[in-house]
Formats: sequence, C-alpha cells, structure tokens
Amino acid sequence: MRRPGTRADLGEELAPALHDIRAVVFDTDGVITDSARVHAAAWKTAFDAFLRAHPPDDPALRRPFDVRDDYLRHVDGKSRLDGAAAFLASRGLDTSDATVRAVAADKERLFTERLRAHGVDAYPGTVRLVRALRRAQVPVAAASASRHAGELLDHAGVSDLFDVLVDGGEAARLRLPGKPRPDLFLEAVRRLGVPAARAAVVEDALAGVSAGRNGGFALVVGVDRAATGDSGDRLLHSGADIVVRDLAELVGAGETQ
Ligand SMILES: O=P(O)(O)OC[C@H]1O[C@@H](O)[C@H](O)[C@@H](O)[C@@H]1O
Repeated sequence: MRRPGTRADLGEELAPALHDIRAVVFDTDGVITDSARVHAAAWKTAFDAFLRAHPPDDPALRRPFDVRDDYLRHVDGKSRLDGAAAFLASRGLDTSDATVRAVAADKERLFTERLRAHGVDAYPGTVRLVRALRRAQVPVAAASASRHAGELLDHAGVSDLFDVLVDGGEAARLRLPGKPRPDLFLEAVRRLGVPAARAAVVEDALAGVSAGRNGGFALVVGVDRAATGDSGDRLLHSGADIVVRDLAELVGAGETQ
C-alpha cells in the first residue's frame, strides 16, 4: 500500500532520469507558460519595422525576422536588450545602445498589448510534472530572463506551484549575466538550498540548455516545442541530456492528477 508523502513511494511516479534529482529549475517562457509565441510575435513586428526603415546593405540580410529560426538562434532565453542586440548584429545593423533600446522598447509595448489582449496559459504537461515533483517533495523554482515572468505565472494561475522565482528584474538587480551563462539558474538552486550537481534544469531555448550545461547541473532537460526538422538535435548539441516534446513524458503511469 502507498504511504502518501514519502519520497521513496512518490518518486516512483517520476521518470528514472529524475530519481536522484533533489531540485528542479524550470525556465518560464515556452516551458511553463505558452508565452514564447507572444514574445516571438512582438519581436517580429518590432524587428520587421526596423528592417524596413533601415535595410541592411547586403540584400541577403534583408529578409524578415523568422519567428522560428531567428527567434531560436538570437532572441529566445535572452534578456530584452541582449536579444535585440544579438538579432541586429546578425543582420549587420546598428547595435548602438540607443538603437538597441529603441527596438527593445517597441517590442515591450507590443508584448504588453498582446499579453493584455490574449493572456497566456500554462502547459498542462508541465503542471503535471511540477505537481508530481511537489508530491515527491522535490522543490521547484521558476527562472526567466524576462521581467514579466511573475506576471506570466500569475496570468496562467500557477505562481503558487513554485517555491522560488528568479526573474529578469532580479537578474538585473543582482547583475547576473544572461544565458548561456548559468548564473540565473545557479541563483535559483542556491535559494532552494540544493547544489547544481543534484539539480535539474528544464529549458526550451538553445541559450538556456547551454546555461544548464555550463552550470554543472546533474540533468538538463530540453523541451522541443518546435518539434520540426532538427530542433531536437539542436537542443542536444547545445547541451541537453534528454529532449522531450511534452514534460508529461517525465511523469510515470503512477501519476494520477
Ligand atoms: O519580458 P522581457 O523582460 O522583455 O524579456 C524578454 C525575453 O524573455 C525571455 O524569457 C524570452 O525567452 C525572450 O524571448 C524574451 O525576449
């Protein structure tokens, strides 16, 4: 018979890869909430307007922002200013502080408009895994380069599921360097009181899985939301130990809620 609340019993509902894990840090956009698409759409409108107004000299670099490829390569997982600078640099455009800030401000306005108009949801598979971890007494953190992470978790109704949140505002206050540096994730596990070598990072961004790898985490789980072409392989090459399409894949048959 099962005794509720003991890790030995409840851990059985978790996939074997998680059995020795003592804490899990979840990225927010694209892992907990379906907000990566909202960021990508806002970036596209802002970058395409800039490209039209300031076309690169090389015609090959004038193509519009691609919400899959450009987003994953240059913007996903990075802070607002780092993402803006990385994409402008990829097209050989002006990366002065004033230009980067202007494009980032444009995107911020578009993002908040879309968020208010459409809201965001939590991925059911992620909620299922987080609940299973909590039942197994594994503490969980949310981490994000976004200053909107707390608001996103509130919108999706899942804030209460996380023991700790380290967001873009905290990262700026603590002067933590962005992904692929691991500092955001290391701060999250420090707050949970668990060393990285006993903890897992769950990420959908290439820069994010690299951050998990660079931080010496015991397990880096890549979440392949794109699930097209070589997207899963790219997560593996960037440092993921395993790749899943849905985090419910890490919850065993014993899980019931
Ligand atoms: O919400 P903010 O603070 O503008 O953060 C921006 C970045 O936050 C990251 O979490 C997203 O992956 C990026 O796509 C996004 O650009």
